[in-house]
Amino acid sequence: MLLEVKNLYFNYQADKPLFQNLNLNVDKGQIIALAGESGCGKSTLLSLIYGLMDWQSGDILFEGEKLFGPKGNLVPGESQMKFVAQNYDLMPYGTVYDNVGKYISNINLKSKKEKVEELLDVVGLTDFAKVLPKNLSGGQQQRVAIARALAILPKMLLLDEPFSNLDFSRKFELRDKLFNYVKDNYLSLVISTHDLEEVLPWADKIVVLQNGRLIQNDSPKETYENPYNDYVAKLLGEVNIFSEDEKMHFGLPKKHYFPHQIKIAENGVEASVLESLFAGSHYRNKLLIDGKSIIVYSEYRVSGQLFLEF
Ligand SMILES: Nc1ncnc2c1ncn2[C@@H]1O[C@H](COP(=O)(O)OP(=O)(O)OP(=O)(O)O)[C@@H](O)[C@H]1O
Repeated sequence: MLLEVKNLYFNYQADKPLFQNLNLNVDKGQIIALAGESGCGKSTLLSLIYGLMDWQSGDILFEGEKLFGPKGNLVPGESQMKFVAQNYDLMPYGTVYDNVGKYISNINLKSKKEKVEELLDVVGLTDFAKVLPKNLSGGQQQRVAIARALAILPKMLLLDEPFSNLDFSRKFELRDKLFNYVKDNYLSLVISTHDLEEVLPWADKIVVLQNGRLIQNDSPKETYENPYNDYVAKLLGEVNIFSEDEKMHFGLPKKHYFPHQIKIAENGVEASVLESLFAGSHYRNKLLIDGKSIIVYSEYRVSGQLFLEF
């Protein structure tokens, strides 16, 4: 086990506990997606693991050794970990090249140059090597901070919403390169996100926080097939939620159905089409079944009355 968080208690204010008895394990080489809506405690947990704040009680162990947070470290942060927080903390007077190479030794300048160039390629900033951070967009600064964190391979990488400032095409490219780099180098990664679709294909485990409570810790497939509650289901994308009464009324075995999980069929539950909109890879249909509005995806535009199979 690389990291163990055991019985962790933490609060910012005495009367408002955030983490109460939180437990989490991360294996070597594992990618953990830390998910939850804004304010659930993702950034706080990453800061505690990295050692930027003291916690009230419980233990955080790294390779079996207890960590002590700021009260045990002269230099902030754990040396074997790298944390890319949401403030990127770049050197303002250094170029992108200088920032990425900050922690790489100058003894062998040729290998330093090769390393920085490799990392700039990973984050898609090869053409920006000579630019100062102030002349970069938020998303570009975020990518410089990620490249810098990878410069000296940490054992564990902590990324706080690393794709939050990236546009769609950049996000896809960076995701691919970043996760492959992490896997190839057998790093452990804890990556926070409020959008699980972003990381689902690469994550080994999905850890969901709700108001500081860890409510689900399963593989992506298990989480998708059996979300613990409505909150988890909604983190996974657009979803139809049925109450217990509705489940019984329609004879459904489960509560949560993602739009592609409901099929248009020869017979089944009768539905009328309210709208059918082109959505790129599919049509997004709003349908009415016995007074309940649901979303179903289909390959073709639909209209009128049809049947659904759940
Ligand atoms: N310095 C602070 N002092 C007091 N309360 C704080 C502080 N920082 C965060 N909080 C509170 O702690 C809770 C968790 O915040 P945190 O930033 O960890 O959430 P998050 O899940 O990372 O949210 P986001 O996705 O918006 O960054 C929130 O209720 C927040 O208001």
